Amino acid sequence: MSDTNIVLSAEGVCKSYSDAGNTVDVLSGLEFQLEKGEQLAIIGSSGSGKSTLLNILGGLDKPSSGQVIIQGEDLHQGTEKRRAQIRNRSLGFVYQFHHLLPEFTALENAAMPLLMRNLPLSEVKEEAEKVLRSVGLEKRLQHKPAQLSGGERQRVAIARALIGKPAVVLMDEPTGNLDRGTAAHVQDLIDGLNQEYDIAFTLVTHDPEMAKRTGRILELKDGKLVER
Ligand SMILES: Nc1ncnc2c1ncn2[C@@H]1O[C@H](COP(=O)(O)OP(=O)(O)OP(=O)(O)O)[C@@H](O)[C@H]1O
Repeated sequence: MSDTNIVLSAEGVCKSYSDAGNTVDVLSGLEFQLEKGEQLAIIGSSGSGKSTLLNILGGLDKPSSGQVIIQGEDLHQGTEKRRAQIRNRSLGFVYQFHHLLPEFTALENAAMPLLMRNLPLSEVKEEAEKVLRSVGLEKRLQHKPAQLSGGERQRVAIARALIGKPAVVLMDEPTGNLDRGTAAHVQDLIDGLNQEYDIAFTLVTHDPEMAKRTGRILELKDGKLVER
């Protein structure tokens, strides 16, 4: 596989926290590469650093040293504005508690990444309707988050993560607060969209069933990732 297929790479990523003279090394020179369209699960015991890693990969937190390269660009170099552009263009996010904006409709929430790109409104609306249809929410476009079920909210969050066709979607326990049936439905959806758009998915999960469905499982252990 040539380097042009690598959409994300972590190179010697370290993260330490210092507090009252104590230093905790959470990530210690972590390395991995993610290819176009790859599905990867990151597992690890509580406190092993999964959320810390996901935040660093998404540009929400900085490594103490090392680099995260996304589509050839160093995520943590340059200005905040540049980082925001890389995040908007190349990354999508789905968190366990979805972080939808309560005062906006499903359509507006899903449209947010495209609205930030200042595209024509008619085009944004059309795309948002299309992506919400693909997650089975065509009848909920004008509903606000409080009027949606937990599974529906999670699907709006997935629609929002996918609308800009990012190279990589980062997911933190994407089905963590859903029942088995809805979780399986969301997982089918991720598989379908992964195949349709060739988007790479990195998900952090405690759910062994979900981890097994991805092509590759890495375990975070002693600050490094180990192939499983
Ligand atoms: N801001 C911080 N200051 C100090 N230590 C921190 C900070 N954030 C995280 N840590 C420590 O880093 C370690 C990794 O935390 P992290 O939340 O990444 O783990 P996790 O694998 O996601 O855990 P869980 O599965 O329980 O959610 C923990 O030991 C935690 O105490």
